[in-house]
Amino acid sequence: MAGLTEHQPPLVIDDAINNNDDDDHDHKCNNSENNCSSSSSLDKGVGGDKDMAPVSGSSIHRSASRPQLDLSGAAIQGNFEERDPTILLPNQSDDISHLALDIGGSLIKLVYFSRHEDRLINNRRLKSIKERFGLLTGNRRSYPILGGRLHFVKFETHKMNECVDFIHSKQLHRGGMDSHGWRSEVPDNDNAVIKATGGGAYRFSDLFKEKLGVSIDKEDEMNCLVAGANFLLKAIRHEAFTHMEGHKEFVQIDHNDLFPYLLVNIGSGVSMIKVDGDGKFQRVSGTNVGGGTYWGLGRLLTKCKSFDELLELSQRGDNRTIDMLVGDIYGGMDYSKIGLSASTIASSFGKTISENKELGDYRPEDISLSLLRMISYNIGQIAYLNALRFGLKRIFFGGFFIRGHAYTMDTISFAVQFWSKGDAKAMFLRHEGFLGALGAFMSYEKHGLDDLMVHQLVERFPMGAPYIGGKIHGPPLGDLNEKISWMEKFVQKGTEITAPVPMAPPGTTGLGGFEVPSSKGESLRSDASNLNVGVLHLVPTLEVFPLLADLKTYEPNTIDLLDRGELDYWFTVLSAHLPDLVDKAVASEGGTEDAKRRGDAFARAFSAHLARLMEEPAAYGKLGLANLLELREECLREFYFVDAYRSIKQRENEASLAVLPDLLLELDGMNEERRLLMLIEGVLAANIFDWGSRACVDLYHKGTIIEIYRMSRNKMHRPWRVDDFDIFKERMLGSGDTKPHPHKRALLFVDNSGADIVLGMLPLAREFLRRGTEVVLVANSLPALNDVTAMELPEIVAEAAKHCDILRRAAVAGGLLVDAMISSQDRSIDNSSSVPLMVVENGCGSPCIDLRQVSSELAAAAKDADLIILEGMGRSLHTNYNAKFKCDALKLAMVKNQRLAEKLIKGNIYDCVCRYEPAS
Ligand SMILES: CC(C)(COP(=O)(O)O)[C@@H](O)C(=O)NCCC(=O)O
Ligand SMILES: [Mn+2]
Repeated sequence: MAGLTEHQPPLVIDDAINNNDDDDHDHKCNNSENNCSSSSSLDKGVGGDKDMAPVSGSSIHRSASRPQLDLSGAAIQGNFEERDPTILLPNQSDDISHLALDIGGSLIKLVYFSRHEDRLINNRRLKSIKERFGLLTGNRRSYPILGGRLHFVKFETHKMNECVDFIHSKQLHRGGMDSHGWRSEVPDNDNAVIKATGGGAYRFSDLFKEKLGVSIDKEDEMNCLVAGANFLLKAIRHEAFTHMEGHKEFVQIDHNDLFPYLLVNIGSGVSMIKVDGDGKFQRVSGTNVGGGTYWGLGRLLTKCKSFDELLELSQRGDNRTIDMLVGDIYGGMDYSKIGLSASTIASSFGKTISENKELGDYRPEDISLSLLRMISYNIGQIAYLNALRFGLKRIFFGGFFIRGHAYTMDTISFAVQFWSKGDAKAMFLRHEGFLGALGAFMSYEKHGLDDLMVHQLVERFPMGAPYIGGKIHGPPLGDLNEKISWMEKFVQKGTEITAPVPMAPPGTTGLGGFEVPSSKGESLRSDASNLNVGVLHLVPTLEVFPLLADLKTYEPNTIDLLDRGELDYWFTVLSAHLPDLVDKAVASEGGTEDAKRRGDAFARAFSAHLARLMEEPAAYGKLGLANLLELREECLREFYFVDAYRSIKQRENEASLAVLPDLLLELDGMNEERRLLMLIEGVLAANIFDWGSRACVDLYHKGTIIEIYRMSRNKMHRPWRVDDFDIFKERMLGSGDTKPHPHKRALLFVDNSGADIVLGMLPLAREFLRRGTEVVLVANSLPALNDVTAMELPEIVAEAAKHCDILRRAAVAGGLLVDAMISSQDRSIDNSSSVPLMVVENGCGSPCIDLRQVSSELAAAAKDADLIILEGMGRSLHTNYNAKFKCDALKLAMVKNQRLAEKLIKGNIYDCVCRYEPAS
């Protein structure tokens, strides 16, 4: 780990934040992540009228409700008269953390929070949009609401020193609370306290005091488990999953219908807890036959040196040599009268009594498996009986015994299924190892997480995720250089991360209940099914898109990558695209040696993600194609590739703007009906400019942008493969003499730069404006492939407006021209509530869009919208193709992938989709 430097550079609190502030790093900075911040924001807790109060002084006590800012030495920079002046906080680190621990016998689990602002493009234009949509009423705060990240880290308990070093290197102990619940401000504050649970909280209390100068505040383990489980089940969408015959299925828990449930914590012993609400629970039962029993007996019987080794052994075991089966008693027959098949275990270890054998005559593998099944079935059975006792349908299992082990989960699931006759369900938790630590975190009097909603959390998987997995690991890598060297080291060692060779699909890892294994799961590494946990990004500005018809049934992904065939295919597509993407990314950063090194590391990191997901498709939670495409963009950003297609986008914008006047002239010469058709056709044709599609990129070698655009237009023959144009036309123009009322507000979710936006979507927007419909152009917050971003759009609109009065008037009224051309100080924009043309960011940086998590501006703009248009493959096919809306919806895309065309629309590559669905 790179160490901390003493001096923190000043932080600028301003709204002129670039649109890639996610990591808050300047890639030129090669120190630790704590000292290369580029921006920060004021905290909610010091907002309002007090914003500017403490501009001097060094020790200010503040509420502990949120991570706080060090305002010492704060000074206004620049013009005092300005409405939102820049404030410098010279002593503030942006990475203020809270830490909680669960110190168990074998593992130490850490949960810590680091403050990061969200990725809003918080510039003046967007603020004015917020004002218009009533988002800032009565609140003159000029900074984003608090955002942050929740990190999950594990260490082996016997490597406590590594853990302490980690805490020290990240200064996590400085972000804790003192005994009064205040955040400690002085580095070596004697009153500093860290919340911890688990036996080690007692054992290591002195060590923490001695090495870090902090006291351990011990929290009750059971309280912590329940608090952790409740938080996870409420705040994370696909936290719980079932596991049957090696197959994981994520379960969406209805947050309003979570309680009561049974929490079964399998540690050395087993506790069964009936949970009725937050802080409301009762230990209703337990058993002394638990993880300790398995490990203890296993160690005696097999001479294994560790729990993991014992589990690993079971993987290769065959319990028939040890267990007495029904068939052994009934001469190979079923005992069908009472529903027991010949392969059912009649008596665990029963066979060992009847044979003249010694311990050494049995294979340790068989012993381990037999023991594992005996204990797992027993726990599953007792859990079921307790669920039955209290009428509980859901049983969540957690604790160190499970460790994401496929056999264990399968046996428990089978037992619950067997005894309940399918009535009750065993579920497991992705973060099960962190329940206690999370609960300890929640026990800070004010931890700031309690009111978070599921849509405000985004889980991201940074570079190390595929390797660290659910396994124990050391300090996460902080700075870019460290990350790159780490990647390089792996390659030097010849570690198998460059070649993402998929392992055989898991298949059956369990044994069909009490029966003999049909497959022993040798293809599955013992920890392969152990799920990874990412970093939880807390983004309080995210909202659910309010026009979704039914949030409960909404599923953004059209393609489910838990389907093996789909995963294999998209894995190949994305792998094949990598070299070209790296070339573009490196070129976008000037092709320097540094850029090449980063490009190389990015390729390795992304390949490793792909390899991990091939090995275990559920490793990062529920996996759809949109998640993979977003992961790729995030991975690029992790290696500081801010905008890989920057110059391509610019070139295509310029070429398209040059032909725009001719297109507008041509359109203006047409009657309404013909013009509308031309406009829709134009959008579909121009959607061919997609640098994410292999086929399209090959096409671009065959002509200039304009030639390809013309060729695409000429091929636009109706009927399109999905063609609802006539219904849409009727809604727009009416039939006969009846003239329908125009839409009040249309949200246009735009896609690519160049022809797509300039010759496709802008002319369509102009048509709506002409008809008196307000237009909101919804664009990406962050770059993704060649998608146009909300930051780039005003300039493009301004250029287009030079050739068009309708666009110019609307853009002036919407403040867009001001943004693009005039200093923001001088502008005078119309403050009427109706604004004809607006640009809002969508809150994401991916070619797809998950409408459960959009920017607050978009959510606000949607409130008065009665039409949405989703354009492009990513937003209207890969995601949202099946989405239903409360308002009229038009989905427009050219399908630029043969397989997708066949699967989705039974058509061919370059077929088009014009799907219109009136409000449902
Ligand atoms: C990444 C994309 C969804 C972008 O498409 P768009 O939304 O720009 O129409 C699309 O290019 C895609 O699915 N590409 C991978 C498929 C392929 O290369 O064939
Ligand atoms: Mn796109």
